[in-house]
Amino acid sequence: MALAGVRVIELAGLAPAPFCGMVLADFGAKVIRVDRTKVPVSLDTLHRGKRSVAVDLKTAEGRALLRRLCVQSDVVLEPYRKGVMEKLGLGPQELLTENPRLIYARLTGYGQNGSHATAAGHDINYLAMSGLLSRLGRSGEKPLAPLNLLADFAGGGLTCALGIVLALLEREKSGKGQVIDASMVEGAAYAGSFVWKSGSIGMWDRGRGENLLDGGAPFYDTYRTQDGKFMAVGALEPQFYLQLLKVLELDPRELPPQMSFSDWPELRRIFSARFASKPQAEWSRLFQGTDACVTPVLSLDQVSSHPHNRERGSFMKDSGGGEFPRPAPVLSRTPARPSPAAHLTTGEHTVEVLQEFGFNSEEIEQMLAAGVVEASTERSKL
Ligand SMILES: C[C@H](CCC[C@H](C)C(=O)SCCNC(=O)CCNC(=O)[C@H](O)C(C)(C)COP(=O)(O)OP(=O)(O)OC[C@H]1O[C@@H](n2cnc3c(N)ncnc32)[C@H](O)[C@@H]1OP(=O)(O)O)[C@H]1CC[C@H]2[C@@H]3[C@H](O)C[C@@H]4C[C@H](O)CC[C@]4(C)[C@H]3C[C@H](O)[C@]12C
Repeated sequence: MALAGVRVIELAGLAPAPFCGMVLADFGAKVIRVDRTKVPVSLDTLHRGKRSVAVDLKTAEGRALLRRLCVQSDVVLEPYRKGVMEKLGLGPQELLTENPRLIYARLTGYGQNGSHATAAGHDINYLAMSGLLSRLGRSGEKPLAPLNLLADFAGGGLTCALGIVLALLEREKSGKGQVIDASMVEGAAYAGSFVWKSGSIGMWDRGRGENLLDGGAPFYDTYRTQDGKFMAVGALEPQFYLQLLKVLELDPRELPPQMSFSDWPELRRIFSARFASKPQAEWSRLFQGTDACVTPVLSLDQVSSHPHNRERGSFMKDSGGGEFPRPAPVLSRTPARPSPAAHLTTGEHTVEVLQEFGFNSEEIEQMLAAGVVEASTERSKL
């Protein structure tokens, strides 16, 4: 796999950093998640392909242990607010001195400087600070965050993974590591560059929810079907729009022009009435094979059985039968091979990993006895 041989030390975080670590693991990196001790159950649902060691970083021995892991690794990924690692004596200054090849990824909400740098926050806060949240939501309603996808994952974990891969590639030439300052505010805004760049062609001149791509246009929206499900319509171009009208059995000569903003509410009423006349499966059959840009809004338990997704194998199952999206993109020669493991217990690999990183049995025993590290019983045998 593309990242085979890359060693990553992931300090346990909430969602963005775990997702970043999972992406790296899916594509072959060896990711070790450093969990807190005395926390028997981790809420990290994005643990696929990782191993867990439980270390108390509030002890000098625990911090020394982490330094020893980082000296022998390529990447350290930390999910804490600004200054936490420096307080532990584990900041870039220390770790890059001990390992100049280390890629030190810092995934935060606001970045390593600025008035908010030390403030707590979550996806919705970062999305709000990026400006994008102001453009999300129906006309006349308050801004609505699209789950915690845009800041936590698109602008956070995935953007940080890109930064790590870029730094790994650059290190091939320079032989040097560097610090990655991954701010979710900036990552989300960057992912939304189109909003800034397309403003110049009037894409966002109208209020929230009243533009072409934000729910304003009746030919770019969702519609309830007779059985209470929904269809997604994306018939933007005139030639696709005509195919939409054809399947809906509407005569364009009897309708207002597609781009007549003032007639969009009327067009929406007409489309709504049509879509409400048949069940989703019937509309899916009617639109299949056309270029009307109309698709069923699939639920999470429908996606893997949809013929297209099934043919591609877009969704997989882990050893516990849990379904998950296949890692993307698919590399032709070195595709991701996600681990099938369904569970990861805190400290499950503590002994195994410490042995791998050169700790002898006496050192491990002493740290276990002192509570510097913890090993879950399932897997830890000296
Ligand atoms: C699943 C939910 C999360 C969904 C995603 C959510 C929407 C997000 O947006 S996550 C993104 C959060 N932001 C960031 O990641 C940006 C960077 N990080 C931060 O800004 C901060 O870390 C923080 C704000 C996220 C948290 O701040 P906090 O003060 O807690 O921590 P830090 O300042 O970073 O300092 C860390 C301290 O920890 C010490 N540390 C670290 N490692 C170790 C170690 N190995 N040993 C010892 N000590 C260690 C470190 O030294 C620092 O110490 P100091 O402070 O002394 O310096 C979930 C979101 C909320 C969850 C629910 C909630 O928690 C309540 C319940 C709790 C219960 O236990 C389980 C059920 C809950 C309902 C729980 C359920 C889910 O988990 C959530 C809903």
